[in-house]
Amino acid sequence: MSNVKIALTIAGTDPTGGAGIQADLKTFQEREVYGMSVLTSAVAQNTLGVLDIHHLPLDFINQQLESVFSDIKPNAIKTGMIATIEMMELISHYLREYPEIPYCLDPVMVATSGDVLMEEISQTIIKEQLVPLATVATPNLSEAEILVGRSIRTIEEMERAAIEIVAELGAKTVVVKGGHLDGEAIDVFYDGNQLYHLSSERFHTVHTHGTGCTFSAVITAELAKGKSIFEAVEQGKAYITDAIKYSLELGKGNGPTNHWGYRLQGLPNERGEK
Ligand SMILES: Nc1ncnc2c1ncn2[C@@H]1O[C@H](COP(=O)(O)OP(=O)(O)OP(=O)(O)O)[C@@H](O)[C@H]1O
Ligand SMILES: Cc1ncc(CO)c(N)n1
Repeated sequence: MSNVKIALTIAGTDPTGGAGIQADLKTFQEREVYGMSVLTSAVAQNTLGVLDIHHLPLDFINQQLESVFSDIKPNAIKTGMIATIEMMELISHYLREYPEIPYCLDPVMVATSGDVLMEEISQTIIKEQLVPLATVATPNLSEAEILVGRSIRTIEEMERAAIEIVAELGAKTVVVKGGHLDGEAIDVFYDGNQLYHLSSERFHTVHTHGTGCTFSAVITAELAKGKSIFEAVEQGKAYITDAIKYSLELGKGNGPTNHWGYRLQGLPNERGEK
């Protein structure tokens, strides 16, 4: 038996490679875990926005999940774009069957471009079906707002939302990401006991497509290696900071991050920042 650690992503696609399954697999590779993927929706999108979406038939998603679980059991699972209630029910069935596998829930609802990636009715179902199964949930500000049902504008409101997502909605831990606030990029982590701030300088760049996918993929990879949730989240923050700092300046809109950015530490980036 191989000793290699394995991560599974269940998500949608980005043909331009910055977000979704493509970002997850690149990140798994960089974190030196073996990456597997189950596709939920094929999305025609780029750095400017979403052109079209095709949901895969439910029984085909099931066949993909069967293919994976009947052969190679992952050490950690992440979910990204899950557009419909039926998909959520199917996937939660597998997650409940393997409660020992750490699960990172990235509750993807809207793309960086503002395009909607989840049916509105699914937003309530994700709360009931998936949040209670999450080892760590990673909502951004607007996803956290939908989960708790009120607006979040300050760090204190992020903290209150984090506590509620754990204490009332049933996630084991949560990171409420502050990528869309002003000032320092501060994420709030709540482990059920204590609140922590994960902070970094904010880079003034439009190239933030897929930051959330990449961040949660790192967390999943680290959980697959047996790291603690706190270590996994800290690593996620360090990795995404370098991925944004060394972003590749690709595309006509919000370009992708640099999945090997952490290897460039100490070098000036394309904007001449050290
Ligand atoms: N301009 C920035 N400079 C530094 N860190 C940032 C910046 N934008 C986002 N981040 C960090 O990136 C991570 C992802 O946060 P963000 O809120 O952007 O997620 P998201 O909205 O789910 O991403 P996306 O939908 O683009 O995939 C967080 O750790 C956040 O603090
Ligand atoms: C498939 C997919 N998942 C997640 C996001 C959010 O960045 C995106 N743009 N596309």
